[in-house]
This record gives sequence, C-alpha cells and structure tokens, in this order.
Amino acid sequence: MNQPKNYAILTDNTSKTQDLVTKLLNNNSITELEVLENKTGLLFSRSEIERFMDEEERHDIKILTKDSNQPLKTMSSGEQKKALLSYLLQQEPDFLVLINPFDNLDVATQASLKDQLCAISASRTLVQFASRLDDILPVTTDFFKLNGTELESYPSTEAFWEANGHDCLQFAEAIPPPINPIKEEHQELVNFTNVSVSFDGRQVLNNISWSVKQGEFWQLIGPNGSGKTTMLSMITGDSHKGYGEDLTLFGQKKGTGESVWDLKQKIGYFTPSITDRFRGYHTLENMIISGLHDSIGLYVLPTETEKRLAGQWLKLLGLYDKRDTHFNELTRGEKRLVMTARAMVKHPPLVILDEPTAGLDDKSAALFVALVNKIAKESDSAILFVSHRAEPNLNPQFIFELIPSENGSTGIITGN
Ligand SMILES: Nc1ncnc2c1ncn2[C@@H]1O[C@H](COP(=O)(O)OP(=O)(O)OP(=O)(O)O)[C@@H](O)[C@H]1O
Repeated sequence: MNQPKNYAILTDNTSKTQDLVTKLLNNNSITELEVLENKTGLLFSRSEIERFMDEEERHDIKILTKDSNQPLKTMSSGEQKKALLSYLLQQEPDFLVLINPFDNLDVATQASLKDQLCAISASRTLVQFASRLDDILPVTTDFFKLNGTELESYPSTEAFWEANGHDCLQFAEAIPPPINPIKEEHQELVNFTNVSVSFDGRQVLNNISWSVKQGEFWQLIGPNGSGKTTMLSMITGDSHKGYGEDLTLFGQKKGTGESVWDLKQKIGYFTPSITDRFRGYHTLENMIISGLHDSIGLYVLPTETEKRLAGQWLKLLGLYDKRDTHFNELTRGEKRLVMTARAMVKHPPLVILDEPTAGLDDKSAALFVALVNKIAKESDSAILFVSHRAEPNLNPQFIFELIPSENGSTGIITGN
C-alpha cells in the first residue's frame, strides 16, 4: 500500500476555513486536493465536540461518552478530544480533517495526540488546518496556506517554511487610566488555604494553597483535567465548590453571603468563547465602553468621557480608524484585543484571561501577549493568565502549576 499523503494548511485571520472544510467534507472538487474527491472525510474539531455535547445533553443520549459515566461537558479538553478521535476512527473514514487539533491541550497531551495522529497518518490521509506553525505535524507531505478562499501551494517543504516566518509587533501608546479608579482595600485578592475539591467522590484538587495579591502577574498552568477551570470558576463565583473550605475572595470568606455581582465588579474576565459566540451588532467603541457597565454590548447612551476613553484604547490597539465598525466584522485576533481592552477598561483589581490565545495564529498570539505584558507593567490590576502553551514572550512574575496525582492536583509556585 502506498503511504497516504498528509496535508497541512496554514491559516491566518483572513482564511475562510469553514468554506474549505465544508467543500472537503461534501466532496466538492478542489483542484489542489483532488485526490480526496469521492472519499469519505470526517471532522475533528472543537466545534464537533460542542455539537456532540449539545446532542448528548439535549437528547440525553451517549455518543462520544458510551464508555464513560461522565457527561462530555465536564470532561477536560484532553478527555473530550480523545473521545471524539476514537469515535471518528470507529467509522473508518478515508481522511480526517483536523482543525487546530492541539488547541487547549497541555504539552504532554499535545505530544501524545501528535504521536497518535502520526500513527494514524500511515494508513489514513490527514488534512490539518493549523494556525500555529509549531503545530504542523511532522508527517506532512504537502503544504498550503489559505489566503481568504485561495489555497496557495508550495513547491517544497523548504519553500513553505521559508515563506512563513513572522515578526512581532509592539504597542506604542500608554495604557489609558480608568475614569473612576476602583479602590480595593484588601491587599490579598484571592486566598486558597489547603483547599480540596472532589467531583462524585473523585478528588480533583488536593490541598491547594495559593494567594494572589494586588498588582501581581500570574500564569496558571497545568495539564488537561488538572483543575484550572475548577479553580477559576471558584474565584469568579460560577461554582459553588469551595463553600466550607478556606477560600477567601477580596477579604470575604467564600460562602458567607458574598454576592456574585460584587465579585463580577472586581474581576475583569475574558475567555475566547465569549467572543466567538457573541452575535450582537455593536461598534468597537461601544464594546469597549460596555466594559464600564458590565454588559456585553452597550444599551445606554455613552458619555463624552466614556467615548474619549474608548478612543484612547482603540488608538493603543491600532483600531481607532475602525471605531464605528461592527465588532463582528473584526478578525478573530482583533476581537480578542478589543475584548481584553473591555475587560480592562475599568482597571478591575483582578483580570482573568482564560486560555486567551487558543485558536490564534502566531502573529495574533504574539500581539496579544505583548498587550498583556504591557497591561501588567502599566496598571495596578493583578493578572491571571491561564494557558497550556508556554507562550513565547509572556512575562509573568509567578507561575502556579497544578501537578496531577491520583489524589487530585497539588500546586507548586515558581518564579519566572
Ligand atoms: N461538574 C463536574 N462533574 C464531574 N467531574 C468534573 C466536573 N467538573 C470538572 N470535572 C472533572 O475535574 C477534572 C478537572 O477539570 P477542569 O476542567 O477543572 O480541568 P482543566 O485543568 O481546566 O482542564 P482543561 O485544560 O482540559 O480545560 C477533570 O477530570 C474533569 O473531568
């Protein structure tokens, strides 16, 4: 049997990935990939996981979770991807379309998925869409770049790598100060003392002790399933876990009558799913101002001072000329910059960025990281950056790392 071909398609924020994927899966003719015509392809992507999650929940059925007692929704990203891959392989497709397969995975899970995909590639064609160069599988035989709807091909592997180097931009202007600075009287914003959490009798966090003080810049890392999301949702008030444990938020012990609203006032929060699901028609200016009103999109008339402040942020982001553009017309990378400015505009005591670079191409991720470093340096807000990737050039002061074990994850603190 001949070794199948394996394709890598590098995408950036102009790429019409969805259009090409639909064509591939529907067997439409694509000149550059004509060997796949009349072959059966299946999709491995975050959106497929979400679709199955929806199906399983809505119809109370098990598709990907046949071999598990746990709902797909509560599985870690690594567990979800494993379940999807095994389900797809059972159907023996001729080819698999992979969209950013390593996003949201920690280093060890990425390595194990990479090995698995390389093994699969010996007998099945892989078509990998990748927004990060580092992710491209070593078994790739043919390289492309997707510019809008155009597939650009390269005569050789070397020609591809030579053409796709990149450089990193920086922001020149200063971070705009808040209109009404928020006074936080407690020096310590978050304190976990020997906190343990279990789900259905299985311990996930084991004796976690961690304290975040005003103005500190932290990165929270840990492999898939180690409990990062669990910890974050205890801080943002989205989880009741932590009641009865020694967990203090902004000077108040969790479970002693704090209101989620009060917590939200003190925390600027950003995770890409907020952006990717956002469907309203609001201008960039209004999106940033809405951060002052704790809404997404603006439903009151902005004041001149608010407009001026939004203008300063947009200048900093290099998006001032687009201030009247609708948010939905921005590229993915631009949207994330705007949503981070929105989370930051009040200068809340604590800013949480949850996997903020997932799905961004290298250039956009570098730009995003540069913005976060700048915010950390020029503001009094404490920053908590959650990411699996060792983000090149991110400069946190401290790293809190979750180390999984049979009795749940323990935490260690390292400096940067
Ligand atoms: N509501 C729940 N019910 C049962 N198990 C849960 C629930 N929430 C989380 N878990 C389990 O707890 C563990 C930690 O999950 P969590 O989502 O906090 O990890 P994570 O580090 O954020 O992972 P990822 O990086 O993949 O998102 C996982 O094994 C997960 O399956």
